[in-house]
Amino acid sequence: MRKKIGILGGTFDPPHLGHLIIANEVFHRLELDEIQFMPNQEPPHKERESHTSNRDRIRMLELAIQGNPFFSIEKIELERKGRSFTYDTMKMLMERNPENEYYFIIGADMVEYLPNWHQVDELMKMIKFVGVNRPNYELESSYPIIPIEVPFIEISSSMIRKRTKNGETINYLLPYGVINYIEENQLYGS
Ligand SMILES: Nc1ncnc2c1ncn2[C@@H]1O[C@H](COP(=O)(O)OP(=O)(O)OP(=O)(O)O)[C@@H](O)[C@H]1O
Ligand SMILES: O=C(O)c1ccc[n+]([C@@H]2O[C@H](COP(=O)([O-])O)[C@@H](O)[C@H]2O)c1
Repeated sequence: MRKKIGILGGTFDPPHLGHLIIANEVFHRLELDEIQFMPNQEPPHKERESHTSNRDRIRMLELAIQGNPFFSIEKIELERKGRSFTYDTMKMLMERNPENEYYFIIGADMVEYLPNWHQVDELMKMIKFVGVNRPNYELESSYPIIPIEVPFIEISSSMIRKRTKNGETINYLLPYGVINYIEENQLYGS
């Protein structure tokens, strides 16, 4: 059966409420069958500031999505070394699951960056892109993205890493299970 799958690719270092809110909004607005959170091995466009292990990022994602039967984790990018180009990943995923229709969800910062994506024109022919608004970025593109308005959420993983390092509160910015995990495992200098 043909399924409509939303993919939220990211570094998730750590996952936060911004990720969960945009995934949930797009899931309902586009009437998708499921959302797969897809952690990258190495982001194509930025140097990782933090060297949180894949195991920790996966565990935090598991805790973040716990209880939502429509959310799961796709680990395909962790199987390959090097930079995780979405074009390579989606080619592999579509070969494995040719019956699925994929909607790749990105925040407005990534929408602005789209012209620099590897093989972006080919990628546009393979899958649909869904862009969601994010404070300080424009949700406009010459590429045919599906724009979805979500509540503006001024939370980022870098903000959470910085606050944790400085001993500031991160309460209510991410699920409690993830906050506890960060504290118990002393991530981000906590
Ligand atoms: N608050 C937010 N609002 C809208 N989109 C978001 C938000 N946070 C993350 N995203 C989107 O989720 C995807 C994965 O983001 P990522 O895991 O890199 O988190 P991040 O908060 O942007 O991280 P960092 O601060 O380390 O750059 C990207 O497409 C990003 O644009
Ligand atoms: O393939 C590319 O060229 C490319 C360039 C920038 C970002 N991406 C993907 O977009 C998703 C969000 O990126 P990030 O770094 O904000 O987590 C993630 O899955 C990245 O691998 C992909």
